[in-house]
Amino acid sequence: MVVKTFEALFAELTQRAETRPEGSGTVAALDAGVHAIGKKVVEEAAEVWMAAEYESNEAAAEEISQLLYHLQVMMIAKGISLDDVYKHL
Ligand SMILES: N=c1c2ncn([C@@H]3O[C@H](COP(=O)(O)OP(=O)(O)OP(=O)(O)O)[C@@H](O)[C@H]3O)c2ncn1[C@@H]1O[C@H](COP(=O)(O)O)[C@@H](O)[C@H]1O
Repeated sequence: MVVKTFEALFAELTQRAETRPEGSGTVAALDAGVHAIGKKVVEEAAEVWMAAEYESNEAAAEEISQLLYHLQVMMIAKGISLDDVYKHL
């Protein structure tokens, strides 16, 4: 199994935004805008919380991956780079 890293996903999503392939959920999310993306971030964050409290670690890990995806979509929508975020870590 090839494991996708945070950086590799960001590069993939950045390319989706540039090439805008047919059927891309990322392109649809970017077109929906920051307000809609923000709602997905909050929704996925709540799902992380609920899964961590009441479900398995595997379920929580899946919700965390979805939250990271939506955070990356927000970064791309706003033109925020990985380094812009990393400098605050
Ligand atoms: N990793 C992800 C990823 N994680 C979460 N999601 C999206 O987030 C949603 C979260 O699922 P939920 O079931 O929690 O939410 P939902 O409310 O049922 O779903 P929606 O009604 O919002 O679609 C999924 O339906 C996807 O739309 C993702 N969408 C895409 N990716 C990856 O991003 C890359 C680009 O994807 P495309 O832009 O679609 O080509 C690919 O490598 C994908 O694997």
